[in-house]
Amino acid sequence: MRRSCAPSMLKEREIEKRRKIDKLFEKEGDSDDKVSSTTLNEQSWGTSRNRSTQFEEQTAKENNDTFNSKIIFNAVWREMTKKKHKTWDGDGLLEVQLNPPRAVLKDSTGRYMGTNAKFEINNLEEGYQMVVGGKEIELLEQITDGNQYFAIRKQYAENRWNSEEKVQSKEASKKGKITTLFQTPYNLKHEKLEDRNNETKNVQENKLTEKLSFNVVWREKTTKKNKTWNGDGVFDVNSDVKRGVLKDEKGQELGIEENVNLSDLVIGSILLIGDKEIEILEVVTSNQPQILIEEKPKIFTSRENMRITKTDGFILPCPPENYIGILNPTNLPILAVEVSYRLAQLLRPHQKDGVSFLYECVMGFQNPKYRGCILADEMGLGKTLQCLTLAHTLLKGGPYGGERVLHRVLIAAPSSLTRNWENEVNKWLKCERMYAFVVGGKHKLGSYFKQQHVPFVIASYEFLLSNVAEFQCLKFDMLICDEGHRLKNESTKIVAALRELNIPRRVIITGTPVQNDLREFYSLIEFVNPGILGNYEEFHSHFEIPLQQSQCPEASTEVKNLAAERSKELKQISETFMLRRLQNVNGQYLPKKYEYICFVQPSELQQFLLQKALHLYTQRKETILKDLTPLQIITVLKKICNHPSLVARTKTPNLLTRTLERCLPDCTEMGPFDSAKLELVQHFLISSAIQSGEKCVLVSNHTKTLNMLQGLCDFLNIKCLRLDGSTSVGERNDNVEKFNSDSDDSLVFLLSAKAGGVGLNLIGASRLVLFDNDWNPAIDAQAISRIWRDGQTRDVHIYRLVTAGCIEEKIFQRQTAKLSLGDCVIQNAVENNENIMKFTAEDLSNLFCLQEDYSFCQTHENLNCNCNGDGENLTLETKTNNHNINALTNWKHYKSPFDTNFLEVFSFLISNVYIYKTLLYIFRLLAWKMQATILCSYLALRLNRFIL
Ligand SMILES: Nc1ncnc2c1ncn2[C@@H]1O[C@H](COP(=O)(O)OP(=O)(O)OP(=O)(O)O)[C@@H](O)[C@H]1O
Repeated sequence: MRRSCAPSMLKEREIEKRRKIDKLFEKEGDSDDKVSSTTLNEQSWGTSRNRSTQFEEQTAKENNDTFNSKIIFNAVWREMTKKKHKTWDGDGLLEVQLNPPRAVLKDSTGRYMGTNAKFEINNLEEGYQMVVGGKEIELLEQITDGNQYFAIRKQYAENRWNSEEKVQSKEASKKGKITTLFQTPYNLKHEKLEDRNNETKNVQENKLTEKLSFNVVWREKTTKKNKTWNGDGVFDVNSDVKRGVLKDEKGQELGIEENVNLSDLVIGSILLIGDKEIEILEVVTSNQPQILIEEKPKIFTSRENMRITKTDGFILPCPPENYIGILNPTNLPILAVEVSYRLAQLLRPHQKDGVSFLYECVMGFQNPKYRGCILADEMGLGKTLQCLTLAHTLLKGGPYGGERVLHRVLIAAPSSLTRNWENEVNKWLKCERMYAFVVGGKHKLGSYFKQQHVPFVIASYEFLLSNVAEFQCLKFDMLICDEGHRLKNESTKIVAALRELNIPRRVIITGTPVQNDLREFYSLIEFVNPGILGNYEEFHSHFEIPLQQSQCPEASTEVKNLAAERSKELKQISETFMLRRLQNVNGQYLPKKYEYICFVQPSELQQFLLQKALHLYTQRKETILKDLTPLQIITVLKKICNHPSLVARTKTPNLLTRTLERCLPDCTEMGPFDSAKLELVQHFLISSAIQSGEKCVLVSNHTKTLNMLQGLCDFLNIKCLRLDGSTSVGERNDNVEKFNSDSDDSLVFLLSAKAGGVGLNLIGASRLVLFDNDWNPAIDAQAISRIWRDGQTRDVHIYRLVTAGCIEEKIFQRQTAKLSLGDCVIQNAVENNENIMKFTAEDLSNLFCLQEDYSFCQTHENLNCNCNGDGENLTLETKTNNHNINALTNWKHYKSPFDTNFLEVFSFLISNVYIYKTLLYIFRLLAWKMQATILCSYLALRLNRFIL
């Protein structure tokens, strides 16, 4: 719509118009009619009327074009707010008209949201924030400027669609060429003009298909002011006959247009198709995948057979020939599926392999009956990016006739990680105009229905469980379950709820697929590929029993051979749907990581209490403590190791704790020195946080221990942040963001291993102390990985504290030395005391045996290592048969008194005096590049033993 102009502007335009007329006449050499613009009068104006009319039309057209030229930006918007932590409410488009300046904001459904006519055109660039129609907006990338816009339209109209080209196209197709399909205006946004010119040239050389599909939103034709869209759809256009068919999401025909104006087929155009209005969102058959125009579908038998395009993106494996009949029953042309160039540039080699593997699994290339897989890479290898790349590629297209494989993807994650997923989607896919909708809190699933073309829905497991019926109303094509070991128990409600959604492709992401036993592993497999291993009884008798039996030291050769055979078989099956790479793959991309295991001698008070507790336990049968369970004594011993005062701070004291409490000094007389580990941490905080200003993470499995550590920080005047089970999701994310920012002065992050171990990124710190350890090594391993991640710029130091000569050292040995009883045993013990018998009698007596001397390191003794404890001359006289404990021989062993050089070189900034007194041994990982933490190698071995 044209706006009225001010009189002075009109005058200027008139003069300009006349100047142009003069110029035109000059050009034509018609000197008779040459009229000076300054001497124009009615008569002369009259004499040149015809030509003037002709030129007026041209000028008017030009003006009109200029007038209509638009710059279009992708944008995000929110209601105006004074909140400190602002989030965006939605996506939109800002259409900027240049003359007169006018910016129109539309939401992602195309609904008008507001106008602003007062802005400085020069300011409009990516990242610029402004207010339009009462909404705050931020400009994202520019989609096209006026010239590009028209160039593209022209390109569409002239280069793409003329019949001459179609003839060429057919000829090209006969030759079996791979054509590079044109790119949509959106895709063009990052390209230089010259690239586009080349592209145009290519298009003229190569040719096109006759049918194009566009993703659209549609609504009934309406005159309402505030229009909304009724749904998603597809608009198929046959360019030969200019016939377009509009279909809804289910493929039902909604309308037909017999005379489609091909130059109107531009993203953002609103067209009338029958009685429906549509807006074109994107071209389905865009630059990827490339269409192979062949009379018969061509089947690629190897990657080499596929021509690499000029983008040099990375091409995913082709469908296997032997399954092609099942996978592509309608015999559609087979297309090369290419990961977008931008993502391909970002992916690391192991990630490209991962994406290819995931693709083969979810496409049924491994086995057409199954579409699920487990990505079991260790922590920090970029599982998220691999899954998002897979989803992005399949949301854009697929191998059979270019049809999209996915339309909507559900991501289930622990509540603490939903925001993280949203951030990752934005980080990697925002440039591709793909966004995520996080359900939960104020964001109900109902509001998603208005944004149905947002392809990712992210929900926490808890939310999914309580709203499963609502999720059933939506059709998802792929499910990604982050930290998928949550699904390790088949009978849980969440597994049932997710199954009810009937999502055909399922991907589990977990760094720890085998946590405790093979049954859990079976459950994960059964979830992603139901039936692939038969029912549990079959699995149990065929795999689990022989493998378990072979663990027994007295197992016969026959039993061991059978187990080896079954293990191989299980490995072969699982290789088709599970991929696991170890952390060392990341070594080349990250700074160095030093790991230390610090064995400390318990304080006198700790020694006294440990002895007392064990004595009471061993004598229990003759005393009132006869009902004392192993679990109760384990809990108490662990508390003593953390700090004796924790024994007293219990809500439900039992006879044992009451008895021990009586032996404690008054709480005002106790201090950090009563716990060897706490005293070590105190020295550590003084030297690293206070003196060097380095941020560090303190991890514990117990809330009360975290309270105690927080008390220590307060005492030392060190500002800290905290994340445990009681921290709300919003607070978690805020605390993490705060801690990682340079501007925040918190030096310590207190982290509960169980509540916050997974997925968190705490790269603000370069040191991490694991204050206590868990039976389940996976939990410790998760926590350790929080600071050695992408984005970390400094060398990382990780300290594991182990109280020597008592239960902590036993737990540690158990983690490293043999298949532990793990969480489930402890858990079962709570539910059913008889299950504690899963500990062998020897296990139990070893666990609770009294220690006479706490001044030496049992673990080092067990290694039979005769090193001098100076980190050199590591020799093992007799290597134990236990391969897990042999993992410790990759570490250097240092014995107190420590060489000052060692302490300086390895940044162990603790005063020597203290170290001589309490710190018995330090094990340091020999080669940082190996990154083979005890825990990781332990897990790998567990996996190896069973399945790898
Ligand atoms: N190719 C890459 N280039 C740059 N950064 C990357 C790359 N791949 C992953 N990252 C970043 O590395 C970090 C870790 O990735 P991610 O969280 O996906 O790892 P993960 O394997 O899921 O680990 P965890 O199991 O601990 O969550 C993220 O911040 C991610 O953005």
